[in-house]
Order: sequence, then structure tokens, then C-alpha cells
Amino acid sequence: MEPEAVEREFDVVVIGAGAVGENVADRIVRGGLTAVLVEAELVGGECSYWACMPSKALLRPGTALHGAQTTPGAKEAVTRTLSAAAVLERRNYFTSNWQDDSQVSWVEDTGIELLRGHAWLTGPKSIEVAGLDGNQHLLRARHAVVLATGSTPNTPPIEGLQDVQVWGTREATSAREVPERLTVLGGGVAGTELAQAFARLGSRVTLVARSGLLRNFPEEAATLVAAGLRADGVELRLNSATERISRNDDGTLTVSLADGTSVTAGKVLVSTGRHPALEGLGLESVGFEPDESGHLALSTDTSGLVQGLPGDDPWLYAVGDAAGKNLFTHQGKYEARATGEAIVARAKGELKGTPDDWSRCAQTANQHAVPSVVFTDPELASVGRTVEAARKDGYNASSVELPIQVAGSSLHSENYEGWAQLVVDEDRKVLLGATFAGPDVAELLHAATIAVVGEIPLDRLWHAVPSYPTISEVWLRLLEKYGL
Ligand SMILES: Cc1cc2nc3c(=O)[nH]c(=O)nc-3n(C[C@H](O)[C@H](O)[C@H](O)COP(=O)(O)OP(=O)(O)OC[C@H]3O[C@@H](n4cnc5c(N)ncnc54)[C@H](O)[C@@H]3O)c2cc1C
Ligand SMILES: NC(=O)c1ccc[n+]([C@@H]2O[C@H](COP(=O)([O-])OP(=O)(O)OC[C@H]3O[C@@H](n4cnc5c(N)ncnc54)[C@H](O)[C@@H]3O)[C@@H](O)[C@H]2O)c1
Repeated sequence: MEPEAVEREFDVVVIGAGAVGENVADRIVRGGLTAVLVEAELVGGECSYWACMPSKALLRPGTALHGAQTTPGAKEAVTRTLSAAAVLERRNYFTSNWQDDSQVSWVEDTGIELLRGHAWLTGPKSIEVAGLDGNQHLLRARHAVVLATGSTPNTPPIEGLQDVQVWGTREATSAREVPERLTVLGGGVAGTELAQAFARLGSRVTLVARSGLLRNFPEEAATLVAAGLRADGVELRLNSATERISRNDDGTLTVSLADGTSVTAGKVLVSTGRHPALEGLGLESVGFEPDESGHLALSTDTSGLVQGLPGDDPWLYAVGDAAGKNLFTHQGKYEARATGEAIVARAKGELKGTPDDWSRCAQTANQHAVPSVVFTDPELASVGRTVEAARKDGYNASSVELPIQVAGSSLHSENYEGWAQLVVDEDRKVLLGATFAGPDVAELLHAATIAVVGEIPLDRLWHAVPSYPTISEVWLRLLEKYGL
């Protein structure tokens, strides 16, 4: 006879120990409450093992090499190409060889209880866990349950896709070999980054996008990235719908496009977006049903509190990719810090209702200043609103843009090409957004994030003098062009 599962009680149950779940639990125990973190796979989640870290580890050596190759004096010293084996080895190092011991130690040292297994809700504040130890565990949350379950790749409606084996981003980022030919489906951030990474490692890459490349960014910036990919030999098949995928006798995969042409490669990477991982979580037991597409989506307030639950006990939260707002590790961790603070404050009776904007319990930056970097070469870094988004949101917005041509950029590398844009709220004379594209512009971004979050008036920003000779001098040129 199976032993009866024993119910254990914690102040907070966090489902999912990715970067986001870890940060919520950390804030909870720092606030003096108890937390259990339930994880079905590796502690550290997607970012550490199959997303940010391995993809950036695959990209960085190519960027470093290209940096040297475009700097006279250094380029003469570069006589060889990337060592794919060494790059993959370095990637293995950054994923800790897919072992989570160090993150488990951190969890334990922080005072968070870790439970390995698959969790689901059975009712309000009640969770069941199929433990990896073979036992069933029942958990009861005194104050809150946090869904930090991440996201799941979308499966595009392509005929034949279910019958062949393709790569998702997990398989690409953990690849042990570099395929001779690779077809990438999807012109978003993941597809663009991984197309360049594999091209620089030696694959012949074709990227198929049903519309343009990096459509969520200003066109001038995306065009520079497209040129960077083409220079690396990536064939871009833009505005090309994929109709069918089939396996050939030699094991290769042929992707047939709507224009009648086709692309054949040993591997096909499908990177066509992601949706919150909320299926199988027992959300039906607390009243949520999937939409027509079969997906569940939750709406959350600025503290991460799930909206639409019966009663007024604030107990269910969703953060990070699971909340579906901004699919970035840094923003998910920001949400986690705010949610953790809010749960503690509510438990202590210090927070009633919705938190004030810009307070420690609120994710206010989500509405104004989400930074993101596409780690291609050239890089694309942006924060806040594009001019179109600003106008759509009712702002009286203007923009100023320039190619990046300053002393710092010309010293940085030969034929440096970059582009920068500031988006200005004409009523308040503050920045609503900024975009930079070009080699090594990622580190310019935080200055823009500070300016947007701080709502620094432009006539005060004028006094923030960029050092000479740096690429940041483009700030001065942009403000001059604006009229200061
Ligand atoms: C290829 C790629 C590259 C990326 N690069 C970047 C980048 O450079 N910078 C950046 O900011 N973002 C990047 N992202 C996005 C980033 O990876 C995600 O935003 C981030 O991982 C989300 O963290 P999370 O904790 O919300 O989810 P996850 O990291 O997915 O963690 C969720 C965890 O929950 C667990 N889980 C799920 N369901 C259950 C359950 N029922 N019971 C128990 N455990 C469960 C999962 O096993 C998982 O460990 C990238 C994404 C991809 C795909
Ligand atoms: N550097 C970073 O911060 C980084 C890197 C990679 C991924 N990410 C995150 O991971 C998430 C997932 O990345 P992603 O690139 O998969 O998503 P994405 O939303 O950035 O791009 C998805 C792409 O797939 C295309 N697409 C969607 N359905 C399609 C279909 N049926 N057929 C063909 N194309 C289709 C879209 O047009 C789009 O170009 C992103 O939201 C991003 O936030 C971040």
C-alpha cells in the first residue's frame, strides 16, 4: 500500500525555480516568511541552461573575433577562424554542463526549501507535487502561491511539422555539433541570434521569416542587423511563409515555402515565439479555462497578483515568462522582486489593494522602460517606447535619429556602422524610449534606461556629458540634433 502523502504548510509556495522563481523566493525569505520552491527540471531554469547563457556563450567568441578583424593592427594578428570545439566547450562551462548543484546550494544557503517535482494546483492555496523522489507531496500555502513556470515554444501550423524531428531553442543552444546546413524558422530575437551564432561557427544558415527580421524594433536598426547576418553568409528569406516540411531519404529536411521554392538542411530550428507555460497547472481548479487556441493566459496587476479570482484574498501571483508580459530574464527578475515584496507586505498587513506606482511592490517599469538587447553583431539595444508605440499610447511624441558617427565609434573599428534614436515626450520634454544599433552598443543602454525611468528633463540631460572619445558621444549629437 502506498504511504499517504503528508500535507506541509509554508507561507508561500513558488512553482518553478527559474531565475524568476528563485528571486521571488529570495525576497520572501528575506522578508521573514517561509518559502518552498518546486522545480520539475533544473534549478536555474531556461536562462541558465538553454537560453540566455548558452546562446550568449555561443555568440560572444564570434563577436570578439569580428571586433579584432575590423580593427587594423589587430586584424593582422588574426590568422585563423573560430574554433567551434572551443566555443562549444566554453558554452558547456557557462551551463555548468547542465548540472544545477551550485544553484541548489544557493537555494539551500538562502533558507529556501527546495522540492523537486511537478506541481499543480488542486484548489485555492493547495498544491500537489509528483515528486522526483517518487512520492506525492501535498503543500498548503498560508499566504500565496506564485506561478513562475516560464514559457513554452509555440508550434507553428506547418504541414508535416509533427512528423519530423526539428530543433527548438533547447536543442540549438545545447547542440554538441555544428550542423553543416541549418534552416532557422522565425525572424524574432531567438532566431536571429542563433542564426548568426551557427553561421559564425561554420554552418550554412538560411533564415526564413514570414515577415521582416526583428519586426518589433525600428526598421533602420533591424536593417543593420540584417546586413550583419548577410555579411556572415546567412541567407535571409524574408516575407516568406512556410507551407510544409518533409524528411528526405538522406535524413535532411526540406522546408517548402509559399513562393514555390524550398530550403534543405540537416537541421531545422523552429523559433517562432513562446507562450506562458500554464497548461497542466490545475488552473481549472480555481476557475480559469483555456482560450479558443487552447492556451491559458492570466492577467496580473502591477504586483503580479492574478486578476479574476473569486473573493478578495490576494493569494495567486504570476511572474516572469508565466505572466506573459515581457519575456526577458532581467524583467522577470524585476517582477519577482516586486511580487516578493508585495507578498511580504500584504502578509504583514502593510499593503492593502494595489501598490503605488514606482513603489518597491510595483512593477511600474513594465509600462515605461523595458530594456532589451539583441546580442547579434551588430547589437540592437532598446528601451521604452518606439515612436509608433508612444503615439499609439496617446503621447505627443517626436523622435530624433542619427547614424552613429562619432570619434568613439570610428576608433572602435573600421567602417563602424550604427544608428541611434531617441523618442521624446513633447509635452513633458523627457525621454520615452531609445534605440541603439551597432557594434558594442549594449552597454549604452543602461544610461537610456536611467533617463527614461528617471524622467530626466532633456535640458538637464544636456549636462550629462559623454566622455571623449566614446560611442556614447552619440547622446550629445542626438540632443544637438533635437535642438539643445
Ligand atoms: C534562446 C533564448 C535566448 C534568450 N536569451 C535571453 C537573453 O539574452 N536575455 C534575457 O533577458 N532573456 C533571454 N531569453 C528569455 C529568458 O530565457 C526568459 O525570459 C527567462 O528564462 C524566464 O525565466 P522564468 O524563470 O520566468 O522561466 P524559466 O526559466 O522557464 O523557469 C521556469 C521553471 O519552472 C519549471 N516548471 C514549469 N512548470 C512546472 C511545474 N508544474 N512544476 C514544477 N516546476 C515547473 C521549469 O522546469 C523551469 O525550470 C532567452 C530565451 C530564449 C528561448
Ligand atoms: N536577447 C534576448 O533578450 C532574447 C534572446 C532570445 C529570446 N528572447 C526572448 O524569448 C522569446 C522567444 O523568442 P522568439 O524569437 O522565439 O520569439 P519572438 O516573438 O521574438 O519571435 C518570433 C518570430 O516568429 C515568427 N513567427 C511566429 N509564428 C510563425 C509562423 N507560424 N510561421 C513563421 N514564423 C512565425 C514571428 O513573426 C517572429 O518573427 C522572445 O519573446 C524574447 O523576449 C530574448
